[in-house]
Amino acid sequence: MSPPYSRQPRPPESLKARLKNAGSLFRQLPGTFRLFWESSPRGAVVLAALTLVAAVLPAAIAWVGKLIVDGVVAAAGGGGEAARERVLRLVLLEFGLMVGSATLDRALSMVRELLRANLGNLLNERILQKALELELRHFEDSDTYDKMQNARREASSRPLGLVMDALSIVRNAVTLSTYAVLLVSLSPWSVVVLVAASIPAFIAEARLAAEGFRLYSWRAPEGRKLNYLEWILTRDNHVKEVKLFGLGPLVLGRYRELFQKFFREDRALAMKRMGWGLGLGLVSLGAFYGCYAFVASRAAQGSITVGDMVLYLGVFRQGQSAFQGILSSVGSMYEGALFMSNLFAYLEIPTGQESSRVLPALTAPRGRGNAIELRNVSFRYPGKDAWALRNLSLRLEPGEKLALVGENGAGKSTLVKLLLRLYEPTEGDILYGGVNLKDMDPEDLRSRFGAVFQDFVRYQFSVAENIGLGHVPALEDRNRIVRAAEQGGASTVISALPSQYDTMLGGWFEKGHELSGGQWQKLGVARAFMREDAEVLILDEPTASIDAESEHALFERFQELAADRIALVISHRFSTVRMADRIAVLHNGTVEELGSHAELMARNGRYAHLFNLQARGYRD
Ligand SMILES: Nc1ncnc2c1ncn2[C@@H]1O[C@H](COP(=O)(O)OP(=O)(O)OP(=O)(O)O)[C@@H](O)[C@H]1O
Repeated sequence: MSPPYSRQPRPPESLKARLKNAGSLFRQLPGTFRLFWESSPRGAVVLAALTLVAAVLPAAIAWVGKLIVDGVVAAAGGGGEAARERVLRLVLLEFGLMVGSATLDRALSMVRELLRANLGNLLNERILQKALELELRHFEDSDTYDKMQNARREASSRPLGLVMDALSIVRNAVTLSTYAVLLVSLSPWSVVVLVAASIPAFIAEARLAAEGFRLYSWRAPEGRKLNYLEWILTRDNHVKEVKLFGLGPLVLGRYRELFQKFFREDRALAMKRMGWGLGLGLVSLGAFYGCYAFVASRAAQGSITVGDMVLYLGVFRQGQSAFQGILSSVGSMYEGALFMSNLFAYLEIPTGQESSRVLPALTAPRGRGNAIELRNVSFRYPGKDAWALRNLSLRLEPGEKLALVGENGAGKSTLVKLLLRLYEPTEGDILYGGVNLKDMDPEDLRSRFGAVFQDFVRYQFSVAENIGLGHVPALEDRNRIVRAAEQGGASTVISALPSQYDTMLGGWFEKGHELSGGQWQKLGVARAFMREDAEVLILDEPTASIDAESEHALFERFQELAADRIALVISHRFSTVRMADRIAVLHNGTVEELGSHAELMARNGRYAHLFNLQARGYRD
């Protein structure tokens, strides 16, 4: 599998492509709002209501401010006691409005925090739920894997950010409209000037935001590379190689180089932003002072009141900052929308290819009398040209112990994936008890298998759970767990642990006990034995780290435990392999030799050659 960051990002070429790109980003909004609503309908209503009230308050405060100034002028001009009282009442009213505004701002940020947690949690759950629906092929596909990791990384911050940006646009737009209403009554021209002076800023900001967004999206794969380099240097299981091979300076050097590249791009964009921002800021400032001169001269002529002039100044200034607020929200919405488009793409990955071809699904008889038959099976991994398996035919009789051998990459593990229906054959069929795997419910099929994989999982849980997870309904059944441990050859390891079955394993959490590779593997084997009613056992290199004595003991027991089940053992150790009833030698994805140890030795082909090679290695 190629690393996720290896794909080269492509800039959108034409203006049309760019517009399409931007359009598709803003299409994420309805879906985002739907999620937001689902995460907390009440919270959404409260947030919307608070935002709207907060949007109209500034205009109300500005208007009361104008009334105060006019009131003061009137009172000073001999308005008497009543005029003075009116001014005081107005000041009190403005004070009330300011208290309201401050309270609203606090309430808004509190609601925002609560909603962030709710929405983040809802999304994380959806992402995990989707991960459960995904099939192995998705996990082995770098594109999908990439989507999932990206979705996970920012699920708790991005979506609410997008909602808040959208709300802030609405809030500022409402504020601007209320300002416009106030200004129209004062001077319709000033509204026109306000809008006209902002248009160049709007266009420039939209362009720069789009550029920032493109930078961000092109560089996404490289950003992941940066994370990956960081990961190499900080992961516990990398430290040995990093130290031994002295990788530190190299990896850190690459990290620095990449960072410098990012920094140079960011700096160029920041300079551009500054240039445009300054230029357009001066245009706005010019427009503002032009209108200022106009309004001040009208006030001096007495055609408008001093209060009107104060209102005009306040509103114009704040109007510009509301406008700036809209612009910066538009910019950051690009990034939020990019994240959401990735998230939705991930949540919409089609699944269900695993389900049965026919309804209701067919099922094989329960019990251990079923044969497994592969008929002319060929398989190519999705998106790959090379065949991993080619025209493979094989029949495993009930109760048969078959060993699969072959060089690295011969197709052994692939064959196991097909048997478990983690993938479907590209050509040919696999039958279990006479039923085509494609017609079976995958859960029904998998419930019949017990397996230890080459890359079995070392759960950072207790010993009992590490074994019990092999059959979840019996997770609390200590007798069964102890039995499985004995069968897997793990009991001696466990009895030496400080709290035996209750010992926490692994070094990730407090008090975790670390085991050796072989000890872990014994627990992995024990886990496979938890499924007592399994009809087929698969051991994919079960003895790779187990010492020779334990391996011998395991296989002696295994013959007995597997008893009347089919057992498929993949191993590179011929001392293990020879105990099987039959041995299939895989070469280039197909069965090259098939027979018992004695038969294959007599044949003097690839098996005999490999066996002798290994045996000689032991004897010499
Ligand atoms: N997820 C995958 N995507 C694409 N190709 C794959 C994938 N997994 C395996 N392959 C390819 O399929 C072929 C068979 O691989 P497989 O893992 O079945 O070999 P194996 O016999 O189990 O090898 P080993 O002894 O090293 O475990 C190889 O050429 C390998 O490169």
